[in-house]
Amino acid sequence: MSWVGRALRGSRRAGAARVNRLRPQRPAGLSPAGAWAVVPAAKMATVRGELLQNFTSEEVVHHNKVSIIGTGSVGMACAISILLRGLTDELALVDVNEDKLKAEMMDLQHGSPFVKMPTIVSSKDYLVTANSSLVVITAGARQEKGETRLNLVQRNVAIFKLIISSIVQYSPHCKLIVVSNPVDVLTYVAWKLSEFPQNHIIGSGCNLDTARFRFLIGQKLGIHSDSCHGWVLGEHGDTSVPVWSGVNIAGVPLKDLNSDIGTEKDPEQWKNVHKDVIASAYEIIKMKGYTSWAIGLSVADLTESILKNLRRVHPVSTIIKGLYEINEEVFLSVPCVLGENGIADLIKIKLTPEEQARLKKSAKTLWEIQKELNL
Ligand SMILES: NC(=O)C1=CN([C@@H]2O[C@H](COP(=O)(O)OP(=O)(O)OC[C@H]3O[C@@H](n4cnc5c(N)ncnc54)[C@H](O)[C@@H]3O)[C@@H](O)[C@H]2O)C=CC1
Ligand SMILES: CC(=O)C(=O)O
Repeated sequence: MSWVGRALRGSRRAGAARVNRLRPQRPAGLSPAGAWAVVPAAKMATVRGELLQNFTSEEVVHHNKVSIIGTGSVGMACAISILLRGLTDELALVDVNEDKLKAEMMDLQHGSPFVKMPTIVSSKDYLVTANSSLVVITAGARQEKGETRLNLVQRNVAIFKLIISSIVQYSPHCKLIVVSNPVDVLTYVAWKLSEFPQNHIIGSGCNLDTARFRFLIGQKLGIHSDSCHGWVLGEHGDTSVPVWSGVNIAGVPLKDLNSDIGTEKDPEQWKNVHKDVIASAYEIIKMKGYTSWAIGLSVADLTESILKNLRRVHPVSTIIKGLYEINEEVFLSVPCVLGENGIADLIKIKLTPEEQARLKKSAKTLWEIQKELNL
């Protein structure tokens, strides 16, 4: 075991598992087991001992700890986005691939002089995630070229069966953001397996689809995406629903300017914007093998709303049974108010009959898959 493997104080047996921590260089004379102060100061002067007069014996308490499960392309894009926004005072990383995990942790740590880097720890042992405020799950298989998200369900449900109980064991009060695909089905799986209250379970859902929608509308109008208001709801993926009735710029509904917007009859064919939203992931995966940056940035945005209790509204996946005439126990994206308790409220958005029918179709598609799952 490396010298960095000091146990998390007060919560585990020393040496029970490898935990990588951001720590200063081991002073000469320190025991290889990694325990501090085993060499009496009087016997051997150290630079640390000469420099620092100890002033407190209080334990460090982390209030905004974030853990990321899965340190692949998406997990690391989430990590760097969260770090650059300074949202967490401890970041814990978990993956089954120990070399990759340690390398990613070290690589982030070495950026410390350039960012106000918090403590970064990593281990394949979930103890490292103990007392997280928020856990982001990005572990699992990703789509191959041309493969749908729903194709991943069996592989990723099997992985969720391995990881959810460990997350719950060490952070029974955390909020969970599920990112792994198919995200809406896996958010349901995480809810069932964790038995967490429904407000603590958040699927990243259509937060990314909505960002793509706003970006593409902005491109067509020559206006920054931040000023293009519009929502994509329902399933993250192929049956997502663009709410054209609500798209507006500065309160001006585009539907007032083009009553056929989003329909087949529209001479400008705005519906292609939504087609491009659906095609985006397939196109990027075809070219670079995976998508990562936009989802990482979007997860950091959700993280900020939760950790800072901002009560901003995001299109994320939540249990939707009882709304919009949906009777199945499925998770779909609707506008949700996010704060320190996770999902605090849902916005009752007024859909057209056609939009509502499409949302119901999303629900049906997901239920067909979910009802076959053996959880
Ligand atoms: N919801 C969304 O908007 C998006 C979701 N995704 C999904 O995110 C997931 C991850 O994608 P990538 O990072 O590109 O994949 P990746 O293959 O780069 O990384 C996945 C990581 O999960 C780890 N892993 C596998 N089993 C594990 C276990 N039992 N415990 C801990 N870690 C485990 C792997 O070792 C690997 O490091 C995929 O399911 C992908 O479809 C990707 C982009 C957007
Ligand atoms: C992969 C995926 O779900 C996305 O980029 O939308």
